[in-house]
Amino acid sequence: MIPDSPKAVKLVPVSKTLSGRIALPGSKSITNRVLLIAALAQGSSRITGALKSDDTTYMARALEQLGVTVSDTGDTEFLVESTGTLTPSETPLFLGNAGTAVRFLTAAAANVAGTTVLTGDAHMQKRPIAPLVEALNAAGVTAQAPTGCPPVTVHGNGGFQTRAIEVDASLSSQYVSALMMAGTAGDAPFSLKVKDGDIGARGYIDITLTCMRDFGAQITQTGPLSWDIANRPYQARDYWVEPDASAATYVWGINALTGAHLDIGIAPEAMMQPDAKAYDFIRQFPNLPAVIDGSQMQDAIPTIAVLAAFNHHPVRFVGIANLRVKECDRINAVATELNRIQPGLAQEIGDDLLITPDRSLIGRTVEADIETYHDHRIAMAFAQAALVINGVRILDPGCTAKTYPGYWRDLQSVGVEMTFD
Ligand SMILES: O=C(O)C1=C[C@@H](OP(=O)(O)O)[C@@H](O)[C@H](O)C1
Ligand SMILES: C=C(OP(=O)(O)O)C(=O)O
Repeated sequence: MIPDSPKAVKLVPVSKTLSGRIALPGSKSITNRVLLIAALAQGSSRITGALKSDDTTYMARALEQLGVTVSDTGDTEFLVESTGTLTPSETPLFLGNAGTAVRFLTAAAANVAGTTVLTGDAHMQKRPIAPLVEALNAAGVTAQAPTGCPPVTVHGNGGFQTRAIEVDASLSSQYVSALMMAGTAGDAPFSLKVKDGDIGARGYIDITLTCMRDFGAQITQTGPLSWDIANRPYQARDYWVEPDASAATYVWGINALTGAHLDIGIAPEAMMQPDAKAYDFIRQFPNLPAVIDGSQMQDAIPTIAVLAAFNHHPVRFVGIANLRVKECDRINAVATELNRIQPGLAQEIGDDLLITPDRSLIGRTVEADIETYHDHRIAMAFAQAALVINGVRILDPGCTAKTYPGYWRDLQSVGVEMTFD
């Protein structure tokens, strides 16, 4: 049994080869895109394989506030019924720390005939949104975020008034995805360009394009990072969401580190999410390359960085500056918590992270309480270390609820023993 709000979890290091099947939750990125696109389509869309977690619940409840019916029709299923038009909400949309929900709905609020206020928890109120607000202003939509972070107020007027804009996506690709998905509304095609060709995780844009096209959108690529989006309504349809690739990285990491044979039932090549690329690195463990560019698989970096602490050679992670503006400053969090296990394991060099491994930690006892900073990925990544070092406790393990509420239960189901405090 897992208590309701455990303070900590301690895993028993593995002494036998773990094996079995882990049915991963659905992709957060795809679930939240498809929830929104289905809400912008007239008719019913049944979403199967969906993620049910804090982030998708915030998205679903917010869409209901905007006049859409989103029913929980199963453990991995939503039924979305919509007129295709979002209506104003009298109360603010509270979106926790769900970056996708906040960014996607901020742009979609431009299509609402009225004012929408979007906010989130204390962490979200420190995550930048100014570039998206500036892009909306450039599109003729009155919107403000006085601190540069949520809360945001958007005065929607049926869509973007100016039909060709640029957006600065250097801090988050989600701004681009958000503008694209909302851009199908209005009475003329919408042209979007990324300023200075600078973007972190380009792969997330590809997921957005795929989901939009799957719901009938017409998009023409006009340059390396520019698109023309036709003004035509989305078509409601049923949709299957593939398993979450970022969640898969923890299982791949546990397999690589402990020699386990955990099967997730899907090959990395079959996934469209950028983090599936992490498999190519994880499978090289304990000979991870000396330099890993994390720019195209950002959410997988905590996983690989913790794994790197047990590699044969040092690993320097580059291209990861954006990790400082995720749920927490992940560069600092990973470094601080690895150094808590053993000083010197990690070093921040500018926005790079250098891991200097010590394989002799495997099988040793080190009493360390890992702070997780309300960040699901820090908790899930450090579970790898807790499976090979005795005495590592992970604080606030319930924070995995953001994207993987069943994480600890799934590990128990394949034989991992653990105690909760
Ligand atoms: O579009 C998406 O679904 C996401 C994009 C990435 O964020 P940024 O675009 O902010 O880097 C990623 O870290 C996040 O978990 C999901
Ligand atoms: C960065 C993440 O989430 P988001 O930006 O969607 O809150 C994540 O899930 O690792």
